[in-house]
Amino acid sequence: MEAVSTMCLYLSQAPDAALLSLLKARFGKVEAVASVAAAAKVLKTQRPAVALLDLGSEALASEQRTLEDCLLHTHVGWVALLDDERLREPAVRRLINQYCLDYLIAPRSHEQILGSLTQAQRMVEIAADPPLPADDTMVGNSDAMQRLFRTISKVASTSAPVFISGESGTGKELTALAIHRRSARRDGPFVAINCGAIPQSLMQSELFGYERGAFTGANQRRIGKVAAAHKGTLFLDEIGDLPMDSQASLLRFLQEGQIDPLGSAEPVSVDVRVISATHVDTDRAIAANRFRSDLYHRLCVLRIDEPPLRARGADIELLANHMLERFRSESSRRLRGFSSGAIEALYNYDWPGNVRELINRVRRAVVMAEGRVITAEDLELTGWTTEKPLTLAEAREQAEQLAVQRALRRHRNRLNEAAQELGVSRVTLYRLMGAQRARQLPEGEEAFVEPPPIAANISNR
Ligand SMILES: Nc1ncnc2c1ncn2[C@@H]1O[C@H](COP(=O)(O)OP(=O)(O)OP(=O)(O)O)[C@@H](O)[C@H]1O
Repeated sequence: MEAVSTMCLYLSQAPDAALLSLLKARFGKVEAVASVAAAAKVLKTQRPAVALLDLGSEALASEQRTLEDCLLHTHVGWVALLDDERLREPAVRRLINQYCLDYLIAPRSHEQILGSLTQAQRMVEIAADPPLPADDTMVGNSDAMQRLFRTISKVASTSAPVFISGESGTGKELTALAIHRRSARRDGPFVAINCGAIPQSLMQSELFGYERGAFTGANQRRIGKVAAAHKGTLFLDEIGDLPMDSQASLLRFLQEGQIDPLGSAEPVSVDVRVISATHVDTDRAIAANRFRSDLYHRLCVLRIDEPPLRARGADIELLANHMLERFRSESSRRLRGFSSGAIEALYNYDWPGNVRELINRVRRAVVMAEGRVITAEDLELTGWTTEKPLTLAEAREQAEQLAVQRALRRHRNRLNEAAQELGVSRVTLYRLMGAQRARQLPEGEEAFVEPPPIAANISNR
């Protein structure tokens, strides 16, 4: 069974360093390449889940043939980033139409790019064979999470709009789903839409739908997400990215319970509970006139603050173990768990990508681990632990020192007997003892018992 990868390929001749580190936080592993040929090389040996294709430069255009070969890897969720001018080129339009799951017109915010790639990853995951193990359990014993669970139960009993604020990957969508599942609407649909991943020009029809013939190309009537959530819950993720015209329409819907699909003569009544979420600072967005304050007050009747992973104490370890159980079957080894260094790193690291990042790191480590335990190195968190991986020479030396220590203890520091047991000369044993004194002992071992000076030993016999 082939594991579903979470790796991201980033093809750009002018890579954006800040975006690159965000991609790393989100996907765990990123291969950044500057040419189509280099991308083709990566695709020969690796299987990225998603790929960001920066088509901004002329140079890439000359490699169109190879580019198409790359795009033929249809298990990859391709997202193109390009400017208006390049989008006008028929060849580029064809490639995007044929192979990409989404395209973004530059310049775009990092959040929008990540949103689009996340959406592409989801599309790849549902197309993957076999499907991802379904898991929507919310794990958490910390005070912060226990408080969150109590809040979820309380807000589930009402139909008032809920606003969830929290960093990316903290579990806002999972919280929205938990509210829906515990509410009176649980038998109705739960419809989620990521406002940051949909081109602004399509948002209005995506949300509110249109009638047949409403505009050129509208060959069929289309039901929008709001109407699709009738009698259920509508989850509006990244609400801060909602364009102004959609903000006005959404406000009207919240006030009147009616929507106006494009081309429809009559407004349509819809019964939907709205849960919205954002990781941006809404106060700032309102102050900058990017978000309507009247809409915010309508959406934020009940507010939930999703705690970041770094504030959840021992839940970090609990979640890591939960994810290890979830992905254990993707490893060819019988993994026992995490090394003490890995646990230390899990606590020391500050998790900018929160639970999503933890999932990606654990999943990758499960696949990549070469021993029976997952180390900080497997989690790519080597810098976050005091434990450093051993070279073979160091491992040999440690084993040697341990044997010396034990023999000396058994023979109460009598060098002749210890040396005889170890099968070395007294001189060699003394050299080994000297080396040991100069070194730190391996973790968990008792301190070395200082032997008496050699002269005293001799005189004692
Ligand atoms: N407490 C938790 N227990 C188990 N899994 C969790 C928990 N919180 C989040 N997850 C998992 O972490 C991943 C990210 O969660 P989710 O998509 O809900 O985050 P989000 O805050 O909505 O992210 P974004 O802001 O990027 O949309 C999902 O796979 C989700 O199942």
